[in-house]
Amino acid sequence: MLSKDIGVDLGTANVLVHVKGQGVVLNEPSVVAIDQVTKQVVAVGEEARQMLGRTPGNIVAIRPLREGVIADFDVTEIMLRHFLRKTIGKSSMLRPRLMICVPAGITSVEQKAVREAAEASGAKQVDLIEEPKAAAIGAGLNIFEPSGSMVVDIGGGTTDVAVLSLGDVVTSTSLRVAGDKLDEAIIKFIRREFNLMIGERTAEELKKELAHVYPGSGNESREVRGRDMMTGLPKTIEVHAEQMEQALAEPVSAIIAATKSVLERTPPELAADIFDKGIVLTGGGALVNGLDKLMKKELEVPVHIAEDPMQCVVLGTGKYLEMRDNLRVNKAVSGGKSRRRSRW
Ligand SMILES: Nc1ncnc2c1ncn2[C@@H]1O[C@H](COP(=O)(O)OP(=O)(O)OP(=O)(O)O)[C@@H](O)[C@H]1O
Repeated sequence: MLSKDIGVDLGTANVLVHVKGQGVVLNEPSVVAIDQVTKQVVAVGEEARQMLGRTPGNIVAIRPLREGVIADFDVTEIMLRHFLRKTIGKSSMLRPRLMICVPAGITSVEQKAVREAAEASGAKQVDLIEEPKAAAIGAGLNIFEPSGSMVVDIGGGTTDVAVLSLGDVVTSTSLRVAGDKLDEAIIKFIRREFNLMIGERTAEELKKELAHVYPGSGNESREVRGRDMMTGLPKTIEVHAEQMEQALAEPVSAIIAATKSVLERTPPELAADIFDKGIVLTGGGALVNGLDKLMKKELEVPVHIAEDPMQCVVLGTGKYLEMRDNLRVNKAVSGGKSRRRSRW
């Protein structure tokens, strides 16, 4: 029977699907719009994201994964099935093998349910992979050699920091401070400083287009529209890049402190490897202007942004399926038995 390998990044902010031989075939926001009266799904993905904060009373646009955990399991399941059907249904492939990267904080019950949802969508075999492992492989790091590699994956809900060697995680931490918390920090700052309420999408735009977190680097400004909290009326203000630096200082420090704590817990030989190779940043948060430079200054270790950081996880899931097959073949040929067991 014809079968294909599919890698899925079930992310807090975005879902990406990679098909072997075809590349990334789907990249959509993790959002679902539901009619609360009929309980029908109105839209999934980009179409639903457009509705965030703009829905009439009976329709709610939900982000079912939040802060690295599944906040609404039923809706996550609907979303996963929708994206898989879209991928599997469109191609001529039958019964694919799936490797799914799930948020670090999901429980074993949720892991089982993700597997079941994927199997119900027509998968022949479903495996799960830890986020930092997938991110590191997708960033092109050779995590299987006896040498330390360090990855900091800054997604929407979580930042996963890990040191890997010989194919496994040696030291790691996962914190619920990532892209969403940066957006929240901007919302709070604008409310406090300007008495202005802005939405999540406006905050995200400011983070991507205006913010610069390396001290003294941004000199641009931008007009921002929102609702005046005193009058309740629409109002426009001007925001400067240095104010964004101030707004983001706390969550950015938390990410750097977490990275430092993992480095401090890393065995010296591996720490020396990391000092030579540098830390690799992946995930959308790696694109925050000046973050790499700031981390390098604070940690005194080279820091590189992966090529295409937002696709690292999904590319890693795809590659891992292939690598695992090769490892199995090699083990079968050498007659060796693995002593390692994956956490998943
Ligand atoms: N140019 C940019 N500058 C700053 N942040 C960005 C940029 N582009 C994307 N982001 C942020 O990256 C985050 C999404 O990253 P990504 O798609 O890697 O997360 P995810 O894999 O869905 O989340 P998680 O790993 O938590 O499950 C969002 O918060 C988004 O605002």
